Formats: sequence, C-alpha cells, structure tokens
Amino acid sequence: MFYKKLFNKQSSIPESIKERMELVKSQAVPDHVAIIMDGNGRWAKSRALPRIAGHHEGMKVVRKISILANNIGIQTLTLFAFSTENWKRPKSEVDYLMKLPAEFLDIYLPELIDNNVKVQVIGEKEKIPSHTLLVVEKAIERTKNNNGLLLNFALNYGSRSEIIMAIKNIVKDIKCGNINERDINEDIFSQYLMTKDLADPDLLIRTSGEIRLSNFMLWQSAYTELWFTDCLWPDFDEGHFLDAIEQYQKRSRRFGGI
Ligand SMILES: CC(C)Oc1ccc(CN(CCC(N)=O)C(=O)c2cnn(Cc3ccccc3)c2-c2ccc3sccc3c2)cc1
Repeated sequence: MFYKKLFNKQSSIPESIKERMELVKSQAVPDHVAIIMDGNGRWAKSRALPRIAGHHEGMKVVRKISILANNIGIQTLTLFAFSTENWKRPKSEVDYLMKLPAEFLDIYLPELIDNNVKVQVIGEKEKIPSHTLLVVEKAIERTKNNNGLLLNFALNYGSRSEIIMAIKNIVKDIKCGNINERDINEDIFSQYLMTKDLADPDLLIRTSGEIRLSNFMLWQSAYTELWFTDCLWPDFDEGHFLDAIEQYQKRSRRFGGI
C-alpha cells in the first residue's frame, strides 16, 4: 500500500534517533506524556506564510511524534492545541481548523491503525461542528480495539470548567444519594473528571517558549514534570521529544516526598 511504503515505521526515523530511542527504551519511559502544541502561527509568520500553513505543518508533527511515542512504548499521549488567538481567529482560519482533523485522519488514520494506535478525545465536543465530530467518532470507533499508544486529543478542553462540571455532578450525586459527602476524596473526585480513565500525566511538554499551563489539566498535573522549549511546534521533531524524555528519566521523581 502507498502509505505502508511511504510511512514504513522504521524508514521514517533517522539513524541517530534510533540509537537514542533504544537507550530511552532501556529505562522507564513516562506512561502518560501531555503536550501543549504552541507556535504554529508564529512559525508561519516568521516565514511570511499564512497561519494555516503553520497548522498544516503542525499536523505533520502530530503524526511524527505519535509514531515515535508509540515506538518507545509510551501508553498515553495527550495533545492540546493551544493558541492565544483562539478568540481572535479570522473565520477563514476557524473553518480551516475544523476541516483539519478530517484531513489529518484521511491521510494518517490508516497508518495509525497499522501502528496499533487508539484515538480518543477529551473536551466539550458540543462546540465542535458535526462534520468534524463525525470523522473523529469514526476514528475512535475504528481504533477502539487497538492497545498500542492511546492518542488522546484535547479539543475545546478547559481545566477549570472541567473541575466546575465535576463539582456540579458530585452535588447532583449527593442529592440523589449516589454518594455520601464524607466519602469524597481525591480518588472519587478524579472519577468525575474527563480524564477519569487516564493516569495523570508524568511529563508535560510545552513548545514555543511560553511558560504557562494555560488552564490545561490543572488537577491532573499536580505532580507532573514540566519541560519547556523555545522550539515552535512545527519545528518540533523526534530529537526534541527524546530530549524531554531523557531529561524526565534523569530527574528523580519525588511525588511530594523527600
Ligand atoms: C482526532 C483528532 C484528529 O481530531 C481533532 C483534533 C483536534 C480538534 C480540535 N482542534 C481543531 C478545531 C479547533 N478546536 O480549533 C484543535 O484543537 C486545534 C486548534 N488548532 N489546531 C491546529 C493545530 C494542528 C497541529 C498542532 C497544533 C495545532 C487544532 C488541531 C490540533 C490537532 C490536530 S490533529 C489533526 C488536526 C488537528 C487540529 C478536533 C478534532
């Protein structure tokens, strides 16, 4: 098949990277890595290209990093497309963005399926147009039995509204007697979040030099190692990703203990 030849999982990874991959795989890799993908607009602007060229380039990086994460045995990769221009975006860009998932899945879903990748989404799906949601639901359906990397897209996701929604549902459950106020603890609370079936992220990567969490997984990242890079998302490659994993493996993780 065309994509098999073009995207054969080994051939698309440079030699130098393969050696670093083996070294990383010889130690404990983080189970759950989250990435705030930032910098598409700036990347395009610095090349006098339209912003959507940055998003298009960013999509290719989504594929590259997903395949690498799957190859080194990461369980869950959560991708959050952050952009401060969310509300300032021109309509043409929003329309393009809502078509991007369909384009991404048309091109890469066969390869993701071939790599045993499972696609899921978290966030308020209601605000995603139905044509976009349709292709996403199909991708979720077609990959639901895969047990390789869980590729989790955060779409229209905001951590504070997720927490408020959890509180409202807990109050509802107390009122109708499903749970008792004194039973509430961190584990019970976590079950009311959109990430209830996911482990907390072990490592959070953010590109483009911004050093902020931007309302992303605030509860879940209580003990998450944070790794920031000035690199803009479209320029982010396997080397940068392995830099973050290698640094994570060097840091001794303390979970608040000594
Ligand atoms: C299963 C998966 C393929 O489907 C979806 C994935 C996301 C969304 C939500 N979405 C697009 C619509 C919106 N909310 O603007 C974003 O989060 C958003 C905002 N900017 N960019 C550009 C960008 C592209 C690449 C990297 C960063 C930003 C994206 C974005 C994010 C990741 C990927 S991967 C294929 C397309 C795409 C588009 C809906 C469905």
